[in-house]
Amino acid sequence: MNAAIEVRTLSKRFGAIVALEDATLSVEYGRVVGFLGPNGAGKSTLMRALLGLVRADSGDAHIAGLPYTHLPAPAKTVGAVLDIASAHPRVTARAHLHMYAALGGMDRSRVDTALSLVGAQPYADRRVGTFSTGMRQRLALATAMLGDPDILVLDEPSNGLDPGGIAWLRTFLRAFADAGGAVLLSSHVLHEIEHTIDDVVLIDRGRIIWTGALEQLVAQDAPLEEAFLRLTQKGPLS
Ligand SMILES: Nc1ncnc2c1ncn2[C@@H]1O[C@H](COP(=O)(O)OP(=O)(O)OP(=O)(O)O)[C@@H](O)[C@H]1O
Repeated sequence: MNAAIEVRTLSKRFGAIVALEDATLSVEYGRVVGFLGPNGAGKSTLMRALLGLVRADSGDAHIAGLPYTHLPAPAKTVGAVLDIASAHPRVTARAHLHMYAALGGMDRSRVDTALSLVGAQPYADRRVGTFSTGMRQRLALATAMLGDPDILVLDEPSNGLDPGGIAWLRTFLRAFADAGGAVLLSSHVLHEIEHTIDDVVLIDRGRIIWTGALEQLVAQDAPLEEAFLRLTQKGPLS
């Protein structure tokens, strides 16, 4: 079977800025992969390229074996959280989800399922403009889950979550992966995701500098933060 996510030698420049240089990574089903790197390392650019929102200069980015734009049912294959500010402030969470379900050709019953999956029922009928950052994160995740996808691509999903929210996200992602799902999640806040991820892909200045199981990295360099700082300050490894 194909990997859930397969990125090969992906490169992208914005003018003189090299955002990605020959980036290669894969995410297998059943794994939660932490995509880690300092600010500006290229994490969002890679995720956006994976989801067909940025056109790479060269290389391939496949989800379930195909480029995103070729997927026959993208919302049923991959759920993404890239930007939590995308919901209109005057609509309720439920109305927002109904709109997305209609756009994606999904059954309306998925709205209640998605709300309960992320624990957002208590504020489902409030306007999104009144939401805290953590509530917005949960709504964004509910939107990603509407199509019941097997793959999640999450850019900084723990941003704005309180400790209870982070613990909840960890349990949610673990259950998702244990049921056979694949997760690529980015972060630069290491202690928030250290107990969530199985594998690590470390990116710095557009280049992937380390990939492997989390325990390999922390066994060599406990704790994760020390390994991250040492590897990213050293620059690309040969
Ligand atoms: N649309 C754009 N136009 C010009 N430069 C861009 C654009 N998008 C990203 N960049 C640049 O590409 C590089 C990688 O940015 P990217 O947002 O992918 O990093 P990141 O790892 O997600 O950072 P952060 O952790 O701060 O979110 C940065 O130097 C950024 O300024």
